[in-house]
Amino acid sequence: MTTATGLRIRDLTVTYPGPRSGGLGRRTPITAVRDVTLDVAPQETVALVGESGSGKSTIAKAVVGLAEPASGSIHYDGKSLLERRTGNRGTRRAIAMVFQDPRSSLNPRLSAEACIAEAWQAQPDTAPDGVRRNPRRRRDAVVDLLAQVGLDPDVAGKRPPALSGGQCQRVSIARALALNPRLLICDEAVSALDVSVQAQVLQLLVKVRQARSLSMLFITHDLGVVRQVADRVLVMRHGELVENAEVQTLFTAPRHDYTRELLAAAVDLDAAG
Ligand SMILES: Nc1ncnc2c1ncn2[C@@H]1O[C@H](COP(=O)(O)OP(=O)(O)OP(=O)(O)O)[C@@H](O)[C@H]1O
Repeated sequence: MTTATGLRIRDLTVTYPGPRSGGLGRRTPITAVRDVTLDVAPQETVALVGESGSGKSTIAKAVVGLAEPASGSIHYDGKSLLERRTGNRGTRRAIAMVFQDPRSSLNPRLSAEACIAEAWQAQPDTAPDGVRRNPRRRRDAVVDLLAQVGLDPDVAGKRPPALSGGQCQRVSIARALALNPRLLICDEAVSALDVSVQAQVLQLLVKVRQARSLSMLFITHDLGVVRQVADRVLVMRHGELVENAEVQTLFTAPRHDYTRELLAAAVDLDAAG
């Protein structure tokens, strides 16, 4: 039996090859993430914050298999996501990701319906009955997902270039939901959108999280967003986790100097806006 423990990352270190010194010289590896340990419990929303280059996206990429850890472990509900040969595909399916820029994560030549249905081709056992053979069922399943993200049925036939940024991001969210995930990783999922659209997409994410009892790892540099969505906040700096706090505590009694700097910078931005 599987125990629902959610995401558990232990001592994760990820390095990239880095640039060659002097053209053809040796590469100096970049340690993007160093000894990071974190949990996302079932139905919990955890925000991962920190300045650009602090390693937030690299953690997300390691979880979904887009970056290879140098050391450490990543488990979901007790099963390792790193041991490829031990049949972890079922576990990987529990996790879906929404990226920052929907225009580059959706194929501009495919209709929204085909973009969403791609998810079922990539992971056939997540597909509802019949959708891979029966176009009518496929359309119905897509329209149902579009409704869940607040889009009209006619969006199914449109290609991403004919949709607004907010609509594209909703299609990306529908594609993630098509996989029926337990954990949704949102990597700056609203930061490329206009401010008014950001709020709507954020509300949508909160709604689907509640409706589907999802847990979320919410990567953002925007502390205003953190306050609205997160239960707990992890602060990263130079590849390391420097603070792990309940959201209220982080805003009222930050412990690390760097967290205080981030909060002060956010207040300044608010004052400037
Ligand atoms: N594919 C890559 N090859 C080499 N270095 C990389 C690669 N991806 C990221 N890095 C480096 O790893 C470090 C962490 O990057 P990462 O994208 O994880 O940070 P981040 O906190 O998500 O930043 P941002 O908010 O700008 O996306 C940075 O120094 C970055 O330049």
